Amino acid sequence: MNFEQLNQHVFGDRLASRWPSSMSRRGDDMAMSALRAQKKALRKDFTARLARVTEAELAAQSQRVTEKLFQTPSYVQAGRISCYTSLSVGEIRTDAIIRDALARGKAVFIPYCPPESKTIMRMLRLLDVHAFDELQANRWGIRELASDRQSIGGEALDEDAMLDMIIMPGLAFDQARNRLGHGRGYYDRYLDRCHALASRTATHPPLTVALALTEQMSHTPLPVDEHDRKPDMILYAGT
Ligand SMILES: Nc1nc2c(c(=O)[nH]1)N(C=O)[C@@H](CNc1ccc(C(=O)N[C@@H](CCC(=O)O)C(=O)O)cc1)CN2
Ligand SMILES: Nc1ncnc2c1ncn2[C@@H]1O[C@H](COP(=O)(O)OP(=O)(O)OP(=O)(O)O)[C@@H](O)[C@H]1O
Repeated sequence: MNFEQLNQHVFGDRLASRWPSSMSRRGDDMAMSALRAQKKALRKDFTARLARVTEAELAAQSQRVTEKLFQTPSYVQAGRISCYTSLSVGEIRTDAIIRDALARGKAVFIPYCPPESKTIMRMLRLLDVHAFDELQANRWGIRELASDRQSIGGEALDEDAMLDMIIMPGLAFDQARNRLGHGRGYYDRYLDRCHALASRTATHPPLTVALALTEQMSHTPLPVDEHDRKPDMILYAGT
């Protein structure tokens, strides 16, 4: 509920309409900064919690979640998938997934965040397993295609081609499938592009599958803003 709706709720239509709009805008701004502060505190908590997950635990959960994905019919059927390249801590490992998808002949795309932008993420095609083995860690330690390879395999949404599935990371998730990321809105913006393309070309947007460690599942509801898109499915070791 925003400030205007709250006024409406508490004071009814006539009184609410007397509040100057600058006042309700200020209320919205205050709600936004409270939400941002809340997200920031949660990111700190989850980052600390995830740093304590042992290597053995991470490997075991990654294997369990990977098996679950392999048993998911929409994964088996997907011809074009995007998958994140996992960090060494705090995320379900995706190496086995990427290798499997390439071996099955799927078109595989991985995220590329150009350093000149703080908001744009592209999905670049990983042509084969050799390209995967040669990936270099970027400024955040995330494996990406080097810039000289960028044009080789093309981009996922080039020529209006849609993705069938997006396998996405996150920092925390809740029971209502809300997702808290690292705070750049990369995936929310990318999904906006997919949805715009889907409506323009009368196709379906990709199925979004988030992979989570049990330590990433929040017992309390996460804060959400109007841009946040829920993944269609969350796979974690507990389910
Ligand atoms: N493995 C993996 N790949 C991914 C993501 C992810 O979450 N995991 N992303 C999901 O979106 C994108 C990268 N997202 C990022 C979001 C925020 C910052 C960031 O705020 N960096 C800080 C410094 C590092 C830090 O705070 O830890 C900065 O640049 O100021 C970096 C990457 C694309 N690839
Ligand atoms: N689709 C969008 N269009 C415009 N701004 C957006 C969009 N999605 C997110 N933002 C803005 O980007 C900032 C970061 O968003 P948010 O905190 O939701 O990131 P996140 O989903 O946690 O991170 P990430 O997707 O990078 O893992 C916020 O200021 C948010 O308002």
